[in-house]
Amino acid sequence: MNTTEAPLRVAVLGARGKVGREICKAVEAVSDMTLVAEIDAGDPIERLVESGAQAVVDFTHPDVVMGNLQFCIENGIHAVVGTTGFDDERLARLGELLAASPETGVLIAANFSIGAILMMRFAAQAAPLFESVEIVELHHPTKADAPSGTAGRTAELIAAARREANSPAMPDATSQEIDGARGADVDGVRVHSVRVRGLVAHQEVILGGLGETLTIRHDSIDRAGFGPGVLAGLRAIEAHPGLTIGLEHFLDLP
Ligand SMILES: NC(=O)C1=CN([C@@H]2O[C@H](COP(=O)(O)OP(=O)(O)OC[C@H]3O[C@@H](n4cnc5c(N)ncnc54)[C@H](OP(=O)(O)O)[C@@H]3O)[C@@H](O)[C@H]2O)C=CC1
Ligand SMILES: O=C(O)C1=N[C@H](C(=O)O)C[C@H](O)C1
Repeated sequence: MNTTEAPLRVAVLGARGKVGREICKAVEAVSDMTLVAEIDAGDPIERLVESGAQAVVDFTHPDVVMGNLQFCIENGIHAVVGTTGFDDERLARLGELLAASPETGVLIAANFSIGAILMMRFAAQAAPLFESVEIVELHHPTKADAPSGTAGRTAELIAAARREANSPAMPDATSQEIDGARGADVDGVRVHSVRVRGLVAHQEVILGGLGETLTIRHDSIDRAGFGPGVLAGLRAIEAHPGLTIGLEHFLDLP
């Protein structure tokens, strides 16, 4: 933690949203940061510049996040981004924008919870050791995207680990299927999305081999759980210009 320099000036985009509210509280609770702007839908984004924000946290919506980031990068404001919906095309566009503002840092993390980061890591470690791997993600029904960003990232990590290990194709004799019954195919990994009132954010990675299964499960039971990871991202972002994908790159994990 920085104890000698002035507090980092932080703005939150999506400040009145379910996660944004928690992030505002987390920033206000620490002494090495000052919350200088709380911006939500309908508020002018120019307030970021007027408030002197050095770093922005974005928990908004996949439809608006690219415009927000373009504004931040063009104004040299670092960004720590939890909003989902990033595909290769969007990441390439961010790379182009950052090339014109080389001192600016952008962190995109599908999940800021430490347990979810470990769940992804353990799943990737285990995936080459089992014949079958499928993902079930379960969320509240107000979620915009399916599958979740976390499930998409987990599938990519599993697929990469299995390619690296030359794992054979997973067994699946399905020859007759109602559309969607086997979930979405993300990089060769089946992902099933559940949307049920009362849930927050949950994911199971189910691995299976001869005579056994292993289930790795993570549960977010309160959105306050995303706060510590976002603070860690904010503390690291100034020292990491360019694009970083995944909070794990800023953490000291074993
Ligand atoms: N990476 C992570 O760890 C996590 C990521 N997420 C992701 O974060 C995003 C937000 O999730 P959640 O908080 O649940 O969603 P909410 O809908 O509760 O919050 C989003 C907020 O952003 C506002 N908003 C919309 N457009 C803009 C804009 N242009 N500028 C500023 N604010 C805007 C919305 O206003 P209005 O409702 O009026 O449109 C709303 O208040 C999603 O993509 C979700 O998947 C969620 C949890 C953890
Ligand atoms: O929308 C949510 O709620 C969440 N979104 C992120 C995702 O899509 O993975 C992170 C977490 O699952 C909560």
